[in-house]
Amino acid sequence: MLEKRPAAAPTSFPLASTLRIGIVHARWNTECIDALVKGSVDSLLKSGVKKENIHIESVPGSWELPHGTSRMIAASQIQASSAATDLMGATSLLDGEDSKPESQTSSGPLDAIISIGVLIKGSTMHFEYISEACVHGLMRIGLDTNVPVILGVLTALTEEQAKQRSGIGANAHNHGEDWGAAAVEMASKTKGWAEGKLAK
Ligand SMILES: Nc1c(NC[C@H](O)[C@H](O)[C@H](O)CO)[nH]c(=O)[nH]c1=O
Ligand SMILES: CC(=O)[C@@H](O)COP(=O)(O)O
Repeated sequence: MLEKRPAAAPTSFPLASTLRIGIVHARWNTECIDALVKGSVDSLLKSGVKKENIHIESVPGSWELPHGTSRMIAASQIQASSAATDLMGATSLLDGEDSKPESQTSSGPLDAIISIGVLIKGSTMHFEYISEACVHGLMRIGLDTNVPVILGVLTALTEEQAKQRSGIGANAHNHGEDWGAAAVEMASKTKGWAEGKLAK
């Protein structure tokens, strides 16, 4: 039987310690959501991302994930530009550490974002419409912003399917682990591609 997860990336990513990663998650089916967020965070930390560079926000449901994803990316870019302004406004090298503008702490654009939701089929077509709109919206945001958006949305036909993919129960696998690794890989590669670098 084929593994339902990606093969490990062929290389390591030394830039991981400099990466800023966002996580935006829905608040439906929170037993699975909590496990998936933890799996993603643990994977990011294991890959070398610093805890202070992982920014987690929530939205009501998966329908709101595209909006939350888009606005978190925009907010991080606003933060980065105001940090640059603060830096230019710095008066002299003689300023003490305490004069460092607040925005010079860990601020900067997000290098990737993981959008996490758990949709479970009910008795109407609601599931189909939200699933379709959510995944297409997230794809568009990634392509429009050039910030890698990792698809962390489970579209399960049963609660058991959702739990199995959240690492809950016997022989279950937490897909959040894969999403964290994908975020580090795509963030690192996107940084290199943005500088015109290609693998030899
Ligand atoms: N049924 C599920 C939902 N439904 C809520 C919507 O996502 C949305 O928040 C609401 O319609 C208000 O706009 N959301 C999930 O994430 N998972 C579900 O199973
Ligand atoms: C994904 C959903 O919106 C679904 O869980 C709602 O259930 P129902 O279709 O029975 O209203």
